Amino acid sequence: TTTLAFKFQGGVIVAVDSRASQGSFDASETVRKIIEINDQLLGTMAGGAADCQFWEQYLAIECRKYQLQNREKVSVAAASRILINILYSYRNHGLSMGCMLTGWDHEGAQLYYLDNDGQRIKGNIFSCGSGSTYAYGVLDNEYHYNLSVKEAAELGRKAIYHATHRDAGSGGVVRIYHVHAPNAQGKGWTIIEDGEDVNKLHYFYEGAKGAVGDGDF
Ligand SMILES: CC1=C(C(=O)N[C@H](C)C(=O)N[C@@H](Cc2c[nH]c3ccccc23)C(=O)N[C@@H](CC2CCCCC2)C(=O)[C@H](C)CO)Cc2ccccc21
Repeated sequence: TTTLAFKFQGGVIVAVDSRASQGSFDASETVRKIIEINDQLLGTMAGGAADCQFWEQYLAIECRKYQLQNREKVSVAAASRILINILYSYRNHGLSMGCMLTGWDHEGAQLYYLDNDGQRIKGNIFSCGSGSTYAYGVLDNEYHYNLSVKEAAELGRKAIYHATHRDAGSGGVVRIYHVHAPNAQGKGWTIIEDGEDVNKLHYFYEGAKGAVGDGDF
């Protein structure tokens, strides 16, 4: 798995791959690793599939209950506290989860990284999963805060592509979401790309290298 998210002048870009594996068996090339918690909140998934899916869907229910009880939208900080308290209570029990929670609340665009050790870090750039080292290589080289939405989405796509090219645990398609100020319908995120095949992307990026001959296959 390769998941990433970064803040920039236009909000937050979230980009992921879609491979699931069971040991050396490729279980799926089409899983969804971004969960739409509500109209303002997104979560990413890396690690144990069942752990991520169960606890992030559970978080969505807790956020809904929070909003009904408090008559106000849940902040990203509060939502990430609900989840980190669960992960911390199950520490040493074998959960395997690395996720990012991001959204737009009263403080603007927010981005947190959380994992099964009980880490909860606020930050501007995160990547998580077996391909994250490759994604960081691209992100750290080309990121700057003033990217346009188009440039930021392209950076997310490029980082996921290169990670899927080198990491055996990542592949399938690239999915890209853009977190922004809520629109007239109250939506705080937009799907920019919902399934671009990394095998097709390979020839796009390979061509850009301009090399002749047999290249990197
Ligand atoms: C394909 C699949 C599932 C699956 O493959 N389960 C296996 C056992 C699983 O959890 N795979 C993990 C890797 C893994 C296997 N055993 C583990 C024990 C501990 C920790 C990790 C693992 C995986 O693909 N993880 C993905 C992210 C997942 C993919 C499925 C959606 C939710 C996020 C990755 O992190 C990369 C592939 C790197 O492992 C579970 C599931 C539920 C609903 C729909 C599809 C699936």
